[in-house]
Amino acid sequence: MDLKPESSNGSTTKRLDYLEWEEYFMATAFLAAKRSKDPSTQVGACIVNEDNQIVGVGYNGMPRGCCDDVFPWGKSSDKLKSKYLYVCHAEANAILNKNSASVKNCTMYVALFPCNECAKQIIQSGIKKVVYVSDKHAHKKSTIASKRMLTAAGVETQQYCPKNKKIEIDFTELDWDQLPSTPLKKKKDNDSL
Ligand SMILES: O=c1ccn([C@H]2C[C@H](O)[C@@H](COP(=O)(O)O)O2)c(=O)[nH]1
Ligand SMILES: [Zn+2]
Repeated sequence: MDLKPESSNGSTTKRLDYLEWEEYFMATAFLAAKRSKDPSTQVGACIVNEDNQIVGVGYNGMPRGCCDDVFPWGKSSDKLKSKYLYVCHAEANAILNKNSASVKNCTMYVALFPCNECAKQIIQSGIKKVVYVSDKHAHKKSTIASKRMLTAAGVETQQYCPKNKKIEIDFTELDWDQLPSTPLKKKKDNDSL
């Protein structure tokens, strides 16, 4: 007996161009980074448990109550006028935003190799693996210290090379006719005139 229903495009076999877990989690981290207001470096982090469930997502941003139009985003020789003393790092936000009791034995997917401060929080929270893309601050003492601590604490680190150069979310696939009116829809309607 054939239990497989026909899909909307007529195919009875499963899609093969689905996102693999690692791509999905790293893409989630990169999507979170799109929320960052930092003009030079946008970082996103996504924490995943042993059942492949996302339990925390974060990006670099100002702390709650610290208006991101008021606090500085630049770099200045005056430390108080520079972003560094204020901004919450993506990894710390992902840990603080967790929706589970614990992140013990979880894996963190993150756009940039974590700094020493984030490494301490990763270790103390019980995260067991860090998967990262960019190591652009490898030469910095904060990254060297971070690597020392993560290694000493037995947290595995793995650099990730994305499988796809681009992951696109294509809203043109939507049935726009049955969606409520928005400026974008009006523009689309006009485009097709
Ligand atoms: O572990 C880290 C390290 C840095 N960040 C954030 C903090 C800042 O907003 C930027 C770094 O800015 P640069 O202009 O590249 O110095 O990245 C983070 O979220 N996590
Ligand atoms: Zn950090």
